Amino acid sequence: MPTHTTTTHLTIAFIGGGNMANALIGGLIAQGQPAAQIEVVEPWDEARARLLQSFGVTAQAAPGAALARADLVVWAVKPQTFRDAAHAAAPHLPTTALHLSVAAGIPTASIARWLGSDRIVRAMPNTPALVQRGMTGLFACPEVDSAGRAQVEQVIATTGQWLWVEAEAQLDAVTALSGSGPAYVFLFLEAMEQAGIAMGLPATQARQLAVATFQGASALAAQSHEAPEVLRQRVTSKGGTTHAAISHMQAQGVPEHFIAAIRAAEQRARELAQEFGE
Ligand SMILES: NC(=O)C1=CN([C@@H]2O[C@H](COP(=O)(O)OP(=O)(O)OC[C@H]3O[C@@H](n4cnc5c(N)ncnc54)[C@H](O)[C@@H]3O)[C@@H](O)[C@H]2O)C=CC1
Ligand SMILES: O=C(O)[C@@H]1CCC=N1
Repeated sequence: MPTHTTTTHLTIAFIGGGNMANALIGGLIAQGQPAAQIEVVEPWDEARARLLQSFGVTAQAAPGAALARADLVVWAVKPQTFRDAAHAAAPHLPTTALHLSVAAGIPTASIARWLGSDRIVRAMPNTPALVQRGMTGLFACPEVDSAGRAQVEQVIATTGQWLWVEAEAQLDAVTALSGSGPAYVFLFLEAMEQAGIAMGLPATQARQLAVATFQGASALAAQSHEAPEVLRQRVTSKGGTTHAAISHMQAQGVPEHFIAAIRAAEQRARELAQEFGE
């Protein structure tokens, strides 16, 4: 098996060339990965055209001989298409390849069965990876050595932060928190923008105020040694405006509903494994 010290020496094959693949490929190209050392299998014409236009990467409509040179294979298909995509691509892939799956829910045991390899890392990224501000949870099978983990880290590092979880089941929690999480933030942004408009602000200003508030509060939480609860209390003057809003949310059970919603995402991740992992 060849040894590699930098990402630029790897040939990386993507099975699926949609949103997540674009985020990773964009990060890799920006870090100097040659487009010629990226292989993509993507059946959708428009998606292949986007890859060529955005990154100069030529994608194939179906798996073929070009996959034989892959050192690392990134599985970026929907959970429901993973098994078919795996069966179609597996005969073309070298047995030495390291596999990195970003598919929500699909367990390593299923992937290993479909591919005949245990060299598998599962990743749960999120869409801020598109702007190099992603957060990714990673889990490695015991068969992946430290060099394999380092290869994965080099790829994921192009999209932002990452952490390793010890148990595969914890990836369902990562999926529910940070994988789906950007959608929760966007929902709050939508509501804040609507409220701003209802209070008489122009839409552009309402959006700017909402987005900048999330950016600022997140930066403050990231840099502070205080818990979010303490930071919240500092904003909340007794008898003031924040107290009026937070009391309303608490009386309506917003925190409990929010936690229950995140648990629903975790549950759905488990169901995906049962529905599409067989
Ligand atoms: N979008 C998100 O926020 C996140 C998505 N994920 C996971 O990433 C995976 C991909 O999601 P997206 O990129 O959002 O989906 P997407 O729909 O944008 O991309 C999937 C691509 O796979 C292609 N495809 C379908 N069948 C194929 C086959 N047999 N072989 C090769 N390619 C095939 C489709 O044409 C499509 O372009 C999913 O498993 C999802 O669970 C993980 C974290 C976050
Ligand atoms: O909604 C989904 O299933 C995927 C996984 C995390 C974000 N999007």
